[in-house]
Amino acid sequence: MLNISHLTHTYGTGAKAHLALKDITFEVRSGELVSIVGPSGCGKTTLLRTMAGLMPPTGGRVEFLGEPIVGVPEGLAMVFQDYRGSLFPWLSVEANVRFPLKHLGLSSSETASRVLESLAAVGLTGFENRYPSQLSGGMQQRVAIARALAYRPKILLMDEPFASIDAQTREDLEDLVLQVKRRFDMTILFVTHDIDESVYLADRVVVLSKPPTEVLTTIDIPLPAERDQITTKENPDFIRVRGEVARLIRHPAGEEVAA
Ligand SMILES: Nc1ncnc2c1ncn2[C@@H]1O[C@H](COP(=O)(O)OP(=O)(O)OP(=O)(O)O)[C@@H](O)[C@H]1O
Repeated sequence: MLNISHLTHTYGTGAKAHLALKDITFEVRSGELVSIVGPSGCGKTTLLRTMAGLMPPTGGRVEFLGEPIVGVPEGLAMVFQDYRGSLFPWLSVEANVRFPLKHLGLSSSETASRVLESLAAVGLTGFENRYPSQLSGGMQQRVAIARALAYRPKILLMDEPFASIDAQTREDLEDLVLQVKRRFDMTILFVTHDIDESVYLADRVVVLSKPPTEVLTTIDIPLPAERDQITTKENPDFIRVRGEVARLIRHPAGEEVAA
């Protein structure tokens, strides 16, 4: 569904040039949840912006459904870390979720049923007439997820969506992502700097290096599709893989480990 091949990105030119992405190659297959994890400042946001068509890369190829990405492609939705900045504060929850459907040419009954179904999927039935400021941060991020679901994207890109949300709510939202993935048969690319989150959610984890950024490795996650915050995290495979990812990020091959 998404093919990233030898992607590079340099900000600026000449003496001020900064090579943010050196060589990124990976793919996301239909129905998969792929997470991307890497150290702070390794270029995760740069990578997502190029994949979402918000910024052309300076080298390499990004293809969505076999076509090079030029501009924001149809069939792709994004959920950002900053839910406050991504919802319209003057619109109700229902109107926020309905907003991106306007240009799809749906009938009003189809629009209404998509909005209600998406809000139900994120557990916000009954909150249709509230405004974002009347909701907690976790609930606002649920609205942002519902808005993306209502659009029925072929792929959902999530950019550290739970980074500013408290730990307990974050776990609930991680489980919500797994639920909606199953229910809507979604393909998801999930960017995070949280190693546990990357392993818990994913079918595959792409581990990025420090800048200038390359793919260190891609790991197939050997866990059952059904996950649970307690038992999955006690699973020896989870513990082993999270250790492997942590070692790669903190002490890549060739770097000295302090005694
Ligand atoms: N517009 C820009 N101009 C110049 N350099 C930039 C620009 N945007 C990002 N960078 C640099 O590119 C590198 C990657 O930034 P990016 O925000 O993509 O990383 P990140 O992994 O998302 O960071 P974080 O973990 O802090 O969210 C950083 O060194 C950053 O300073």
